[in-house]
Order: sequence, then structure tokens, then C-alpha cells
Amino acid sequence: MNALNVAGIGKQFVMHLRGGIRIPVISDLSFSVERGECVVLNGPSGAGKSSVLKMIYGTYAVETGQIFIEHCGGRIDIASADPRLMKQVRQKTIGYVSQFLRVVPRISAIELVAEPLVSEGVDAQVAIARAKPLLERLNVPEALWALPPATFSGGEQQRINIARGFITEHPVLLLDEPSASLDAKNRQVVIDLIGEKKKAGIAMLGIFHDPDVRDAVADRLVDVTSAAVRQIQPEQAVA
Ligand SMILES: Nc1ncnc2c1ncn2[C@@H]1O[C@H](COP(=O)(O)OP(=O)(O)OP(=O)(O)O)[C@@H](O)[C@H]1O
Repeated sequence: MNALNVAGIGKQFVMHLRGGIRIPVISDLSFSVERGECVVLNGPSGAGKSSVLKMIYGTYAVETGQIFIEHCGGRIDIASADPRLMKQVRQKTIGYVSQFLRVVPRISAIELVAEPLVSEGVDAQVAIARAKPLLERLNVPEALWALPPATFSGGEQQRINIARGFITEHPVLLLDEPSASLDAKNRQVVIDLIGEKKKAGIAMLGIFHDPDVRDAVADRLVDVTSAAVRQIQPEQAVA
């Protein structure tokens, strides 16, 4: 059975403060991701790749279609899941490495990395102990671990974000350009981490603009452009 099954999803944004202009983004997109594979979303800038990840993570509402995943032994449809169920899905089933780290004032880098495990119920000290080797692997200097990452460089913040995403064992992992601001050495660490997740049977769906990283990690490419709708239409008056 697929770990993730996207069935005919569609989305348009309605700009309520701009006269109701509609921005159609994705229409009738279908694909699935098996356990242990990394599927990469492809398509030009603005085609809707990040929007697809956000629909799967429940950040954006799904207008049409369904998104099926295995959650706590049952099959659920994310498109119709209520916010309480989605919170549980994010805790247990779907992990997400976003493009940018959401820094929390006064929370240290290592606590931020450990936090997804703590929210699953893992003891804080155990979670911190699991965070350390990841930070080491991602070449985050130990002197930074106890500091809040607000002042870190873009690449350092991204590596904290990657560690946060990879520390858990969520069966589905969404990756929104995890290697965008990394040097070659750390890009290779991300490629290795993705390889280890595959071996552990994790289903991954990602966006990678760097063709070398994409070629190294992708088992399959899904082109979202065939499903993208690019014209902008003014809202039609309702008679
Ligand atoms: N919250 C939002 N409100 C309005 N429009 C949005 C919103 N999020 C995305 N869009 C629009 O949807 C379209 C697709 O954006 P998206 O970020 O999904 O594309 P992408 O393929 O990931 O692009 P890139 O490769 O440049 O990151 C863009 O035209 C964008 O302006």
C-alpha cells in the first residue's frame, strides 16, 4: 500500500483584499509515494510545488481531491481532516523540513532540534542526547548549540531545520529545498541522511532545485506543471 496517495488535488488562492482576484495554482494532480522512496516535485518557479507540500502538511486547505495517508493504523484523508487530527498527524506521521527555520526567542538551537521528539513524549534529556550527533553530522559548531539561532547564518539556520526534520521517525517526510543554502560538504550530509531514511522505509516527497542533489536522491520525478494553471482571473460576479 502507498504511504502517501495524492488523488486529483486542486487549489486556487483568492485574494480577498485585491478585489477577489483568483490565482489558480494546481488542478487535478495525482501521484503516490511508496515506503522507502524519495519522489521529487519538479516544475518551474511558481508552478505550485511548495503549495503541494503545504496542502499535504495541512497548512493550505485542499480545494478539490483527496490526500490519503496511513495514520495510527488507519487510512485518513488529509483534505477533509479537522485541525485537531492534523495536529496529531504532524506529531506522529508527517515530518516537514521547511525552507526557513521558524526561530523561537530564547530557545536554544539544540532545544529546537530536540523539540519534535519532546512533543512526541520523549524525555527531554533523551531528546537532547539524540540531537547532538545530528548537529555534529551537520557540522554545526558546538559553541552554537546553546544559543538561539536568530543570529545564525542562513546555512546554519537551515542545518538546524534539517536536524529538526530528521530527528524523528515520522513515516512520511516532506522536504522543501532542504539543501538550498548549503555548501557541498553539507549537501552531501543531506544526501546521506535521505539515503538512510530510505533504508528505514520512510516515504519522502521533496523539492530540490540543485540538479546534483535531485539526481542523487530522486527515485522518481513528478512534474506539477501539467497540473498547474497559470492564468489569473478576476472573480466572476455571482448573478
Ligand atoms: N498564501 C498564498 N497566497 C496567495 N498566493 C500564493 C500563496 N502561496 C503561494 N501562492 C502563489 O501560488 C503560486 C505557486 O507558489 P509556490 O510557492 O507553490 O510555487 P513553487 O513552484 O514552489 O515556486 P518556487 O520554485 O519559486 O519556490 C505562486 O504564483 C504564488 O504566488
